[in-house]
Amino acid sequence: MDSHAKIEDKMPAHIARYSVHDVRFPTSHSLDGSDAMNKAPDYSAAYVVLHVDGGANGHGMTFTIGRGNEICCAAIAAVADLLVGREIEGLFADMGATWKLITGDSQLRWTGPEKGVIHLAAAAVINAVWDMYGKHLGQPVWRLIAGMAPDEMVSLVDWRYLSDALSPSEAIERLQDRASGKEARMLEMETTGYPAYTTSAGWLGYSDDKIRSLMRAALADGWTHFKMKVGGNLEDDSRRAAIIRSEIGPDRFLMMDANQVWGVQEAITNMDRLAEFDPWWIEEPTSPDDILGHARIARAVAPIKVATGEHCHNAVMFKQLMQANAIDVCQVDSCRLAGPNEILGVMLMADKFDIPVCPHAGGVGLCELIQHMSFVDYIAVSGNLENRVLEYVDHLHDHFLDPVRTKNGYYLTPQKPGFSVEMKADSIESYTFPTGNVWAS
Ligand SMILES: C[C@H](O)[C@@H](O)[C@@H](O)[C@H](O)C(=O)O
Ligand SMILES: [Mg+2]
Repeated sequence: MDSHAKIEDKMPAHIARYSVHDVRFPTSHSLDGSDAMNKAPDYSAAYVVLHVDGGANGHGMTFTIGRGNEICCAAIAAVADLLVGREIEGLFADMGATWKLITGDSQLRWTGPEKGVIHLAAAAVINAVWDMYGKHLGQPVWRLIAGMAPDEMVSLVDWRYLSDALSPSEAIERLQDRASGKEARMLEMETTGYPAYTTSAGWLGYSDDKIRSLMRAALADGWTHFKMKVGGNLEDDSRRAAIIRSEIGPDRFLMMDANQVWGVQEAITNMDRLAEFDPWWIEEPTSPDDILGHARIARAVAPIKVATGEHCHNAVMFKQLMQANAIDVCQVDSCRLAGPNEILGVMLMADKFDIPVCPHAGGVGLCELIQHMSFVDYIAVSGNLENRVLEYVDHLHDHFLDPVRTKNGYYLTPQKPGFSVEMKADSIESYTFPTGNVWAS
């Protein structure tokens, strides 16, 4: 051991370097994940490892659907650079300040702010810091956050643009009101789990026969809520909806997802037609940025609910969607918003506005990450399961060291330390684009 190594040994645990990986899965071959807007996605992770000297590494990612993943990787490198040399205890001591450090660099901020590729990159890095924190404490992230005192939890959120809708002191009071049943709710989650719905059977690129057989398999597995894709040809949408409704019967829940393909009036007209299949919600009926458009659609299609969020790029957008009565269902995404801190801000606002949070998941790694936040929502924030279901998609879980587990249509609590996002080393290697053996051959 040389003298340099001796000095390094005595340094407090710190982030020594990072590595970024462009990992892509060729899901377009089977049209898994296909919808009216995203016709042939290759589910991809822009994946980062924060390498810690003297502690556990942190793994994180953001999600894309293929081309452009390399742009996220470049942005992740720019953001992760801000952390090199930082002592991990310092980062953990004030995770609210750490969030601001990662999202608030005065030069990088210009490329957002808080939106687009730079915010996806911030999500990847913040998810990695939370993974590192969970592993450092030996706890799964959901338990770590749900176990926080109200003021600590509220201090995670950047309130600058949110406090006109919900002030931090009111948020603390609301969490204090919920504190009494926390233990019981934690126990309930560990025994029963969190209710879920499946999208696996309803992708747009699947044949009618494939949809029918997947629906039957999902029914046999105990699922009660099903999402299908719409937004293609209206006749095709109606035919597929009729098949699905006849398979699941009148009492189970059917959700529809148009993935932004309609204009505002078109959404209203088309949902008038699809209403005969009794959808519970219509998701992304139009542009994710059109707050007033969503409000108009929501008024016109009620009692069908309007859901959105997988492309809602920050908490400020969610605030306005809520203030404008534009959404009935809030679909936060753990790779679109910048990690648990920002999601928590949205969950706290949703609780105040009495809007159920039914997160977006699926893709690759999204279920692994977001499940933690749904457990937090029920245990500590909303204390409510009414009208709440967390998305589940049955693809690519076996690439993770701590994959999600579901039973009878419920997510079971992860028990391993961290954020469940660590991918198997050989999966990273094989699926790295374009050099991994899956892509090179
Ligand atoms: C391209 C993706 O698979 C989307 O279709 C998917 O995220 C979808 O919108 C969903 O709600 O699961
Ligand atoms: Mg969707």
